[in-house]
Amino acid sequence: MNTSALNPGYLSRSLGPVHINLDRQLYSASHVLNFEKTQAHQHLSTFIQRMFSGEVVNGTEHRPAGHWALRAACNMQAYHSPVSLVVNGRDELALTRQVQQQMETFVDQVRSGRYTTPDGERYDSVLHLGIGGSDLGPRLLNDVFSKLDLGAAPALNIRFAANVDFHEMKAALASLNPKTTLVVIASKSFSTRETLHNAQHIFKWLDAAGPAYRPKALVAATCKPNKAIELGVAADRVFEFSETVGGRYSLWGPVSIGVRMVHGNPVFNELLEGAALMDGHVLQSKASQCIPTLLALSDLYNLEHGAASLMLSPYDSRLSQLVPYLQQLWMESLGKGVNNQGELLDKPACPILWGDVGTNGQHAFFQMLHQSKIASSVELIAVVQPDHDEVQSHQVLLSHALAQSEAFSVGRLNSPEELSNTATNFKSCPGHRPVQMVFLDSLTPYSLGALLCLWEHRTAALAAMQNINPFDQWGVELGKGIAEQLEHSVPPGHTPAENPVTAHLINHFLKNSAP
Ligand SMILES: O=P(O)(O)OC[C@H]1O[C@H](O)[C@H](O)[C@@H](O)[C@@H]1O
Repeated sequence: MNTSALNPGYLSRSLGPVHINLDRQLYSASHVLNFEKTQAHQHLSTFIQRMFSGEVVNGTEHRPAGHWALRAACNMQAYHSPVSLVVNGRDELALTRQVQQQMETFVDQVRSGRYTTPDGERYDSVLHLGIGGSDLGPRLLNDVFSKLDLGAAPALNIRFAANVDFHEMKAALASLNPKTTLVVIASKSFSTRETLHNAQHIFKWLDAAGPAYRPKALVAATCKPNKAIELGVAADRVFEFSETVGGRYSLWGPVSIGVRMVHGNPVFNELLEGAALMDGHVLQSKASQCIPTLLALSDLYNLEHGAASLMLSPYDSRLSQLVPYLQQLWMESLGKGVNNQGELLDKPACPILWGDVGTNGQHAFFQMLHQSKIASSVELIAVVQPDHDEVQSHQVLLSHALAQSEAFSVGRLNSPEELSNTATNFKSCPGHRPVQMVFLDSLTPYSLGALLCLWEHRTAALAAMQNINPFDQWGVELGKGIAEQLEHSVPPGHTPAENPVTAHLINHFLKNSAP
């Protein structure tokens, strides 16, 4: 049992608006101190140095990981030490800074009404097309920013269409006017089937309003500028980012240009400042003081002691999209079967991340966490200062978060009389669930930036400690390849699918969808 129960706050750490408490983890305080002598620590500190020097840390794709440069471009001072990202002789940090300035200029033109529609009107909306890392980040940012008190109403509406399921597109288009909508096509590769298919649909939608609209409406965010230009996006509206930025680490840059248009450059740059604070902390801190490292150390300990699940519950409804966003970051990064040497892993490297906002989750799935045999760690996020004056509501909310933290840890021990009576065992809650709390002073673009960057470093740290690559996703490629072949098998007059079960399923679909 954690000895810090005798010394509350021993495993608390703070950085700017972020405060964590690990007193209710199941390891002893010496576990943290001894970590610096382990091989996992050696792997991690080498990884951090290599990543911020632009060395190859993504072995299977032979690349550095340069997502941090999207933050460094806004504030190099926060890093307190030299950082660099030169790839094939090109200074990607300088390129990032230059693209950021171009984006800011364009965003200001749109928001001020200087960049107009072919009819000389203001653009009033943005349609964002993109999926996975080119969707979840901007969607989360827009959702949170829209719920914050930022002092001004959003300048434009924004709608998102990720899925090739046309129901989503239909709903997005219902409130948009093709004459006054800017279309952002966000795709790192500019070859993702869903995004390109949706783009073709949108081209028809724009063209139906008249031939002048499409050329002015298109904006692209990508690592493949030539592909965007070939598709008809004007070169000065293609915002490029580095190949070294993984899709799920890309929300800091051009893929969020639509969010910049809606909420403005200053709000977005505050997010980057909060993230840069966390980057600087990771570069400068010893493991025992470093917030993302300590959280990853808990994750590793819990994983090694049988907790294959991590339930995350933010006690703030403005963070309702946090879990879907983090699921991609976490599970695409850590859901791996081999280490950096290609050797098969003998245990899972990734706890399943899931959850929902509190207190809602308490009335849905917390029961399983309290009493079932399924081992899970629990993380609760609470925001100290709300953006409303209903003090009592906030106190009730926070007391629920604190109560759950205590209940998961302490449980409910049956009295001796109850223990001797199986008829009352249903009340027993064993406790001893590893539970940790994360507090934000208040929810702002700055604190959100620090929180999301914390999660990126925590994810990469857990990967480094286990010697796996958090920047590739070869499993995803398998499904994409099969889907490409099956597109020829689904239409009538199809080439039959080779796999007998797939062929059977296609027949069912064809029989039942025939007019
Ligand atoms: O940005 P794109 O190249 O269109 O990729 C979109 C998504 O595609 C795949 O699903 C990858 O697994 C994701 O990591 C990526 O974010």
